Amino acid sequence: MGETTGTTHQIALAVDDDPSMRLMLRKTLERTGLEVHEAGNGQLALDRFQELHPDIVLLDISMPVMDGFRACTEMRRLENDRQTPIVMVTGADDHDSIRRAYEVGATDFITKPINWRILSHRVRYMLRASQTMRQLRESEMRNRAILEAMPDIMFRIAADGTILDFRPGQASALDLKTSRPVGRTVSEVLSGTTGTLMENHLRRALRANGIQQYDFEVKSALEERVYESRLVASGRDEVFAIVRDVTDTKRAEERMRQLAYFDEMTGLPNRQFFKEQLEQSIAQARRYKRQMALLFVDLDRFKRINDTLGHNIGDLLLKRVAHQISHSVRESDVVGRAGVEELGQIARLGGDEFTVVLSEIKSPEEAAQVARRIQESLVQPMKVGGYEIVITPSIGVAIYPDHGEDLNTLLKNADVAMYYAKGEGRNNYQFYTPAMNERAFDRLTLENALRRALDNNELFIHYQPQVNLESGEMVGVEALARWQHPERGLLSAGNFIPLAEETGQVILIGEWVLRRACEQHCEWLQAGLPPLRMAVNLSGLQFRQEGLLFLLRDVIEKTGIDPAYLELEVTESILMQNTEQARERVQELKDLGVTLAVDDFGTGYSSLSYLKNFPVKTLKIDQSFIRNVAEDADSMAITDAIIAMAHSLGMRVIAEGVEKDEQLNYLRRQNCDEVQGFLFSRPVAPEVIDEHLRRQAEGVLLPDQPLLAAAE
Ligand SMILES: Nc1nc2c(ncn2[C@@H]2O[C@@H]3COP(=O)(O)O[C@H]4[C@@H](O)[C@H](n5cnc6c(=O)[nH]c(N)nc65)O[C@@H]4COP(=O)(O)O[C@H]3[C@H]2O)c(=O)[nH]1
Repeated sequence: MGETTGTTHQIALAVDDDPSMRLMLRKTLERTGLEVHEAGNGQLALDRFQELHPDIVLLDISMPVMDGFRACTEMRRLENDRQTPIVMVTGADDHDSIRRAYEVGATDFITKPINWRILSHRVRYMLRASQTMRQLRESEMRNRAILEAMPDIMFRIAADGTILDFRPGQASALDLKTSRPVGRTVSEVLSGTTGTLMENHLRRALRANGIQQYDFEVKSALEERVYESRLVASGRDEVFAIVRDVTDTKRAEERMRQLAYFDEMTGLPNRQFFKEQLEQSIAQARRYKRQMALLFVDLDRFKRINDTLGHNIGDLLLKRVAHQISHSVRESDVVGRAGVEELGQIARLGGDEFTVVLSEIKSPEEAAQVARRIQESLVQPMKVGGYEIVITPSIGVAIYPDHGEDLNTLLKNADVAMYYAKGEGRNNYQFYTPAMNERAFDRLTLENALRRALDNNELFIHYQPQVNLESGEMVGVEALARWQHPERGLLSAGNFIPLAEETGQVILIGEWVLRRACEQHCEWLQAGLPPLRMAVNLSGLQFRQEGLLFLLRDVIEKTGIDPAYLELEVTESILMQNTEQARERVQELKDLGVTLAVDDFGTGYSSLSYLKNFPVKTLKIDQSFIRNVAEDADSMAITDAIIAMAHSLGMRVIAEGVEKDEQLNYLRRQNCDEVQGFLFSRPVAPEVIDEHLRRQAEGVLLPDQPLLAAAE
């Protein structure tokens, strides 16, 4: 087959029974650059036709064996739609032949006598036309194939909206009113707004010389699908429309946006989205010279709930909290505006941290109202996964522009205010003040210094005697951690243990205290002194720690302490969280041979009936009751009740914080077993205990020999 472009190597087949005619044809056509082959009759012409696939055939009509008409008919049958130009050579006024030539499929005719000068031009023109026709056919085939392969719905629409052509694609989903849309108008076929939209864009596509693109939704009883429609003018007064179902793409896009901008668990905007929203709010507030507020909400003791009740419960709780906060921010009556509207934008920054942006406030009091709203909404006990949980928020508030004019400053200061709120006893809100920054800085430097304290041997222990009221003898000591801070001097546990608990450093510190206290116990024994019960505080983190039993076994083995002399103090709130696990842990500790004391009793749940499920030996009444015990009737009643009930459960009772004789006398009357407090001794260095043990052996008792002089 010849080339489809250019005339080089194109093949012409000259068919005539007259050799001179063939020669003339050959000479003429070769001059136009064609490769010319000859045949002397119709049959030979057919053979050559099949073999050469010529680009043009010049075919004489009257020939022996097979005439030109037959040959043309056969060629058309054989060529398989190639539409090779076949030019019949007829007599000049032989009208019948000309008509028949067309009937049998000839492309054109030339008349004899042949005008040789124009023959080459006509042949070249015909070749060009045939080539163009072929390219057109091919491109049409390609287009048809493309259209076939496309899942889209296609319309060809006239300027008046009449559908000229239609390919259904996924039209069923498009909810057409008829299955035969051709001949009807767009608005007859497509439902309400969809039809109107298409008509509008149809007019625009005809006016403008470009693609008109728009999206629309189709809702059916079952689902909602999104379509993208493109319209382009395909003639002076018709338009071609491609309608594509883009529901899946849109959903994927939406999901990606959701993932990038929203917190999966609560569905609230995430940190990224929050920052963008806050930037916008700040820009608006700056432009319109408005005040705005940023509330930083952190849940108190959330980590503990997560650790004790598990992450599933923690997650559920966060969802509930997100819902509650959203609800309280959505309440319209907070600022006395009519109707329910969104007063603030809420986000979850991560963990248990939420933010609320109030982008337009008249005064900071509005922010305070929202903060109180949030507090109130959370204060109700929440039923989560079978548990009843009470969670309180600590909220820091920063106001634009007073507390910061850019995102980072506002965020940092709201965060600082939140920390301050936590420090103020949690469950409250605080507005930022510049003084808070100094405190936050202090906290940070303290945290860093504490990290180095153990390595630098800056920690040590003071021991506070526990005195038996009947014998008056010191029967035990409580080990209390102390820190000799390089710049701040001596810090007692209350100044750094809460921070160590927050940062987790309490694990290492607690381990060190435990080891050192047990060693101390044994050193006193080795010095020939009588055995003293050694009470060591255990923080919640330590109590729940996997490796606690391993650590205790190791300490008991390495120091050689008799575990019966080791008493671990845990607060009642630690025991009351996740009670089943706590009970198991207490039993494990008991099995090790150590005893357990409940510290700060009276400050939390104070459920003695609950406590009886725990094999606990000692109950320590919190200082706050002892402080007022001699004067205040309530404190007296509580103290009496605790002592009586503890005794009925076979527990020993130690009163903490005894500072005055009246307190001591009262406790004595109530048969309290032991006391601990400044009246007898402050926490002191081990040498002081040492000395007292020796004097005690000589019969000198506390507080007649108060160790206060040697105290911290
Ligand atoms: N006003 C007054 N206070 C008295 C009196 N007698 C004792 N105190 C103080 O009351 C606290 C008693 O310890 P706690 O209730 O176990 O409370 C302790 C304990 O829960 C914790 N803690 C101390 N050492 C450790 C430790 O090594 N590990 C852990 N996890 N916590 C510790 O830190 C808390 C505070 O310890 P400290 O600051 O040493 O404060 C000690 C002690 O100095 C008194 O008569 N009047």
